[in-house]
This record gives sequence, structure tokens and C-alpha cells, in this order.
Amino acid sequence: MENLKKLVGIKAAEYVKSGMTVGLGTGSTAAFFVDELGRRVREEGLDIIGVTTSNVTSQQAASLNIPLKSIDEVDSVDLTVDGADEIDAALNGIKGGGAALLMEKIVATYSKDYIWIVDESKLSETLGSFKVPVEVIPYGSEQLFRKFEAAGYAPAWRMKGDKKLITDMQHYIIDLHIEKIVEPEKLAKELDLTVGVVEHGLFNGMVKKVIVAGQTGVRLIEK
Ligand SMILES: O=C[C@H](O)[C@H](O)[C@H](O)COP(=O)(O)O
Repeated sequence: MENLKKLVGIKAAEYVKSGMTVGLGTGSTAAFFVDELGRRVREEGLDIIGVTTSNVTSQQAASLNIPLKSIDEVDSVDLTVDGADEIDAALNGIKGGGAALLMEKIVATYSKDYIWIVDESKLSETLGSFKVPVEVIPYGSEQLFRKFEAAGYAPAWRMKGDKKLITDMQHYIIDLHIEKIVEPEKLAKELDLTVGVVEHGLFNGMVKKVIVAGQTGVRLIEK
């Protein structure tokens, strides 16, 4: 599995050229992409600006001497490469397994090109085997949790040890277990309109390229 993640990380780095502003995703797969960019900065003099999507990725990129700017310091991002937790046949996806969905969605929104890198196990016909992470404001979040329970979404608090996890942006995450998400747009709209929800992990129609690694090699799925 680690090998497949590394393969797609290195493959995606081929899309990066000197002069680009690059969105650096979060997670175990994106980490291989960031490592490869770090190697090219060091060995080939690759000249890029990185825009990170979490504190963890900021630390990794800084340790590799990749020059960084925040999303507010750049005009736009040329390309963002990130992992994903589940992708359906229409290339809608669920992200946020590593709690970075808010920064990831913001950086992706301002990116001209956006690529996901995954191993084959992340592909499914219909979304829902991965829980949908919902980032919420702590104030009123117990009420929100009960609202999700009443809606039949089987909510669960994202925990870190015995405490609720706090995201990089100081929010909580509630994971919703909706087994078959037949209409991801409808669910996204509902969550977008729910008071107290900051963002959710449904990334519908945002990506046009997915690099997938499987036992038979690496392939590109394009919309
Ligand atoms: O919050 C984390 C991100 O959305 C990750 O990109 C996603 O969880 C995939 O991570 P991994 O490559 O570790 O499976």
C-alpha cells in the first residue's frame, strides 16, 4: 500500500514545473508528493512556492526547504495535488480523514488545476463507505450533533485520545455515517445551509484528474 501511495505521489510531481505556485495536500499519500517536490527542490533546483493545506504539511514542507506562502499571499494556485478518502464514478469525493478538509477545500477552490492521488481501494461506485466529516463551530455543536442523530446520519465525534479533536482552524469534526450517498449534491447543499457547519468533506465536481495506483500500475482518470 505504501508503495502504491509513493508511486502516485511521484507521478503527480511530474506535473509540477519551476515557476508554479503549488497547493500541497495533506495525508499519507500527499506526503509522498511533498517529499518528491522536496527532493527536486534540493537536487534539481525546482523553483516553486508551496501553499499548504494543514499544519502537518506546513511542517513537512518547511523541513524540506520548500518556500511557502499562505493562500492569502498568492494571486492564485497553479496546481494542487491532494489525496482523497473515497471517490465515486463521477469523480465526486469525500475528504477529511486527516481532519484537513477546510484548508484543503479553500486551497482547491483557488487552484487552476487540481489532482487527486489515490490507491485503487479509494474508488467506489457510490460514496458512503467512508464517513462524511463535517467541521463545526464548537458553540452549539451538541445541538447540531443531536440534529444529525435525528436525521438518521449516525454522527460520531472525531476524537483525539479521550478528547474531541480540534482542527487546525480550532473547530470540531462530526463524522456522518450515511451508507449510500446517492445524491451527494443534495447532501452538500443541506450541510452548506446548516448553521454551525463551517465546511464538510464532500468535494463534488471539484476534481478533473485522478491518478490511481493499483496492482497493474498507475493510470490517469480524466473527466
Ligand atoms: O484530511 C485529510 C485529507 O483529506 C486526506 O487527503 C485524505 O484523508 C486522504 O488521506 P490518505 O492519503 O492518508 O489516505
